[in-house]
Amino acid sequence: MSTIKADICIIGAGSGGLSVASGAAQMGAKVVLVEGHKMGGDCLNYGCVPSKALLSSAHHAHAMTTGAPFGVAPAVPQVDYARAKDHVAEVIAAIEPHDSQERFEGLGVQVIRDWGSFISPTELRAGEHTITARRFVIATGSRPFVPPIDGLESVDYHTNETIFDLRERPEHLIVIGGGPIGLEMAQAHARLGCKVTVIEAQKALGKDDPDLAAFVLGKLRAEGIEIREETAAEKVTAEGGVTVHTPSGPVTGSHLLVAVGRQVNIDRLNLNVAKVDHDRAVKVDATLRSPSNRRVYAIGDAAGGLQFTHVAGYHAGIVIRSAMFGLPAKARTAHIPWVTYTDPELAQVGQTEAQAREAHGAALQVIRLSYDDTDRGRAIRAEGMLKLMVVKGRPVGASIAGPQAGELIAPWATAIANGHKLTTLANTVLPYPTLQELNKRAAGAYFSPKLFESPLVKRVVGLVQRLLP
Ligand SMILES: Cc1cc2nc3c(=O)[nH]c(=O)nc-3n(C[C@H](O)[C@H](O)[C@H](O)COP(=O)(O)OP(=O)(O)OC[C@H]3O[C@@H](n4cnc5c(N)ncnc54)[C@H](O)[C@@H]3O)c2cc1C
Ligand SMILES: NC(=O)c1ccc[n+]([C@@H]2O[C@H](COP(=O)([O-])OP(=O)(O)OC[C@H]3O[C@@H](n4cnc5c(N)ncnc54)[C@H](O)[C@@H]3O)[C@@H](O)[C@H]2O)c1
Repeated sequence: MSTIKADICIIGAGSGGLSVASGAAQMGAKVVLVEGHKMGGDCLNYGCVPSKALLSSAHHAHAMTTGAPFGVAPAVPQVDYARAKDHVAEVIAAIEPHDSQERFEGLGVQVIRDWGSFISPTELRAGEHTITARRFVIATGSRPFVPPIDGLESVDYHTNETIFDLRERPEHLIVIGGGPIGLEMAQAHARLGCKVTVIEAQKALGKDDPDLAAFVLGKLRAEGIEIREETAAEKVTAEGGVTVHTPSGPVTGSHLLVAVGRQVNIDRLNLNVAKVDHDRAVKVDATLRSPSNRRVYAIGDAAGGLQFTHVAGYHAGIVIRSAMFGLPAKARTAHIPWVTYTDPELAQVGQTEAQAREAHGAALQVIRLSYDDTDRGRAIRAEGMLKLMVVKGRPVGASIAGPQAGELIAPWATAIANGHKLTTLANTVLPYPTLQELNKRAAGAYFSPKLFESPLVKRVVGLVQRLLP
């Protein structure tokens, strides 16, 4: 049994924990990082990285079928599902060294590969070690929530923790849950040659703008994915492979993926002994500290808010400022973007139209544009749309559905995070022809009526023209 004294002890080596560890160690703090499973956490091993890698295989397969309008004869893709999974594994392996124990030890971090559990408000036990630290950071992430659906435990089902290891291509994949995990995996599998049925209890992509979500769902359905909404999975049986019973009738398939949300990893932590208040997640204030034990922070999925890798990274920055420099730093959510990487992609930052209407009433102006309002959009036959929510010359929200929506949302994320006015974008010169012109056009569309439909402007121009030599 060894006792370790540290400035900061981080529990969980995923997106959030690794960012705190590397920042704090490089600033000279004594850092202990405790990880019970794989370095890199969910994002690298079971989440963002494998899902985007599999989607890229699916993209290649799909592109072979869509060339006709461009004068390229469609071909039937010969998909090797196991090879696509090799691609996923290769991408993970390529990123792994960046998140590895060796790299973090090289940065001066003491890495302990065991599960951490508090034994007092100031001490954590991990294997043979007892760690006392000035500050603890709970960065333990989340795991798939498995709902209590009758019969589910009696069949083989997949979650995001097992689906990327599956080598045989499912003939018919049933997905329970029409959120980002369910729909990204549904489209990846459909494009790799599987029949896919999605069962969603409420509205699929229900956290996004309903108009844009409907557009994306329409595209997924047009590719042959059956998406049943407002019909919950009530019972699962092994009939004919796997059968999911819903109020809209049973669906029988060969494989089942459960993607109905996440459960925060706090059960092993012994939070009561640490006097850290919690419900389904660790309770934190805006500074990400536990009000009941000020020594303890929680970040990323464990903090119970938005569950994204970039949020975990953002939280890490707040903790570094607070724990390393003693500076006041508060986490906000209003400027956090997110993207669902289906094709078309669906991106959001700030308020949706409905949220902005409720918050700003008549002061809200909504600008709607279509991708084919840009020459590049026309050239690539892009279909998609942007909604920009503006109040008194400042963007308060942007929603984009279409190709590269995840890239196109970036200027709005910058503007909303920094309180920029629309003039910032309107004054920017963008290369022609790019899809980014969609954003600039949206800014232009806000100013056009003020410039081109204003009697005052017309009178001033008339006067100046008479006076000019
Ligand atoms: C399929 C899927 C796709 C996703 N795609 C995206 C995406 O495209 N973009 C995006 O932004 N987000 C995406 N996410 C969400 C993203 O993966 C998470 O929000 C992110 O990983 C959270 O980071 P974290 O640091 O909070 O936790 P994690 O990365 O999950 O890390 C937590 C770590 O803590 C360890 N741990 C847990 N308990 C203990 C303990 N008691 N002791 C020691 N170690 C412990 C775990 O083993 C794990 O390694 C996706 C998620 C999934 C499931
Ligand atoms: N691109 C990305 O950034 C990305 C991708 C994947 C996951 N994530 C993160 O992971 C989180 C979890 O994703 P998720 O898709 O599992 O969760 P989610 O909560 O976003 O969606 C789950 C869906 O399952 C439905 N559902 C629940 N019980 C059901 C039942 N019995 N039958 C049918 N449907 C049911 C819910 O109504 C909901 O729409 C996301 O919220 C996001 O934060 C992000």
